[in-house]
Amino acid sequence: MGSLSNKERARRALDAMKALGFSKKEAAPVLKSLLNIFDNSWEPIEDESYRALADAILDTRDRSQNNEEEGQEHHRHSTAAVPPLPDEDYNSFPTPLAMIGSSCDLDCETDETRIKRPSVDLRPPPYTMEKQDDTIMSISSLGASPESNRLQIRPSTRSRQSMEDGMPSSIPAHKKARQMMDEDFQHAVFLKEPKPEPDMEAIQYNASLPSCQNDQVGISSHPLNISSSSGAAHPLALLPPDQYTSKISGSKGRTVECCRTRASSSSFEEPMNTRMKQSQEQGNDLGHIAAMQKSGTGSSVKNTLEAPSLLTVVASSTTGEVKLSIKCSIDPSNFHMPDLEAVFKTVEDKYKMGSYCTGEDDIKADAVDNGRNRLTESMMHNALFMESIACMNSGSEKDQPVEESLVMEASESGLPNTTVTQQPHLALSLLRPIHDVSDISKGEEKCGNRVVQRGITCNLQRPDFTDTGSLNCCYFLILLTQVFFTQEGKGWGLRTLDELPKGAFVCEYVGELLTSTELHERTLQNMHHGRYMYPVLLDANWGSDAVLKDEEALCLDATFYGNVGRFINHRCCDANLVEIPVEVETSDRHYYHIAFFTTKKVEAFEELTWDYGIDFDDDKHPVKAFDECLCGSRYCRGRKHRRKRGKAGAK
Ligand SMILES: C[S@@+](CC[C@H](N)C(=O)[O-])C[C@H]1O[C@@H](n2cnc3c(N)ncnc32)[C@H](O)[C@@H]1O
Repeated sequence: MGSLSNKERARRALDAMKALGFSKKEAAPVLKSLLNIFDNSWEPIEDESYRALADAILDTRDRSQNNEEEGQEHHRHSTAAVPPLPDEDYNSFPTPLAMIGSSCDLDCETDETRIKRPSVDLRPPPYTMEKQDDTIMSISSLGASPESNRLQIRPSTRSRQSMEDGMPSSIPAHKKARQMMDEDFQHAVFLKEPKPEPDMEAIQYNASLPSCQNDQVGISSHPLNISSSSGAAHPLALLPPDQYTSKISGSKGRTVECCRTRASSSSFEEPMNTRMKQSQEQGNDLGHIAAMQKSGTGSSVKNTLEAPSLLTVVASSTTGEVKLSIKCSIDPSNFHMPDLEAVFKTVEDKYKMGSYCTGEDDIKADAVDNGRNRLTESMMHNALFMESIACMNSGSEKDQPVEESLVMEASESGLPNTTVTQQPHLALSLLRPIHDVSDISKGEEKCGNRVVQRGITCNLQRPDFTDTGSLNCCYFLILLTQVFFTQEGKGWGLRTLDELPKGAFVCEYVGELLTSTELHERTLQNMHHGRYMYPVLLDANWGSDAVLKDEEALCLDATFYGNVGRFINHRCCDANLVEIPVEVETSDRHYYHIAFFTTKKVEAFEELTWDYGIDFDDDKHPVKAFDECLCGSRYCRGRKHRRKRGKAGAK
């Protein structure tokens, strides 16, 4: 952004404000005022997607409204120091600039413009799966920190540009800027996310104390056990593929597909470090795995190898990631990957994490109690996301391209078997039977009779080859999230236990893949049973030139099958998560996964939120996921009094 002209920067700032519902007429004088305050420095204004500017506009608006209410004379668009700019007068921004050819086509809107979900700026741009090096394909990113070891998504050039524009990195002047703004706008209150401490109402994923579980989780009192006012389904989000679709495919025909979430249950009552340290002291963690392999359990590879020496290094980071580095000093040409099930079993046995969850029980619900009890049980099991990384080389040279791949096989029962296949590339994928034409997931996932979209939790990392040609395969245990009961009346919510960097992959929205027709039928049934629904429309009926038929348009419904994604509450405009559509199994643009990434650094215990995209003012579709928004955002579109005021003002 540094190289852009002031005019261009002004245009972008006003565009961003427009997307938030602020007219140019309203935003321009405030922008100019801020520039004065910041000595013509743009960074504090551009920081956090123009947060300071949006705050200042709201402050100005509030002051105007207060003045109005007090019957005082006021000038609607004025800030104390700066008169409104004439339309299109970008040249009045400081420092003369070279004119850029493009014209600004901002509409002049009225003051009554309500804050609406940004139609463009806060939506994710298309992402492209890029090959980062010879051995690793990375799944995308909102600028994931390199050290995070989480999915790395690299936006395309255009996307990157737009992300950078929207989310510039913070600068030292920031604090000063805020202070100055505080002085200038006397009652400016800059939003700070609530940072609740862990509480007893939280569903402890690491609920290792069985006796506490039932007491702790008052599932039966879940507000959503009671039918919502309408009882009807309202989609949480609509994701048009044209705006969002990202392509995850590598060069040279490589494929990167999803690796199922491994959810482990219960106990982590001891601090991870202690436990891991103990395990180190106890010695070889993989003896069990090796034994399993010798007996042929799990792996479909013949010529199963005896591992002559294994070294396991366990380390945990302050962010809760635990890395098990398994060094196998063996002849690499003979080595095959350990069976993942066996690894999980070993970790489970070692660390007493209880039984596995299969893909089917990410979260299951039954029809009797709206799934709450089983949900609780299942959530306990979802405490720990185990993300697997498996890489293998067949040669002895460092950084030699990976020539074998780990393939996880999803059987009909949902239980994975791990196989090692001979493929000239790295791939993490799910093997599937050839699908039939009526299978809307194109043969991707099956769970009983239903199609369930499973989570991406591939966590790819450069394989660590040692000089001796031995192999490191790494399994990451990542403690991420906690379901807790919100104080604001939103029901259950999801929060992170650890600080998360900007751009971190959090989880996917997992649910059953339904057509719009099926969703409609289900909605009617659920209305009858007073059951709350959790549908997300992928591309239902819009977003493409050709209007999809209801029997083609797809939705994800997490009512009966889902993961923690279903507990993520809505926040207007400045949510800390963004949903990124990700093509995983297929390039079919109607069928993609939705992955959540952080849009900014998220503090430990901060609630994770995303903007469902609800238009609270859309009276044509009166059925909404909820009527009054309790998100607490300054930019809230759904607070009742704000909407009433907006409507009154418009009359
Ligand atoms: C996907 S669910 C989120 C989890 C939900 N809180 C629960 O307890 O299961 C969506 C529902 O959460 C509640 N909710 C989410 N965000 C909200 C908000 N900002 N204000 C009020 N209610 C909200 C509404 O009841 C909504 O229908």
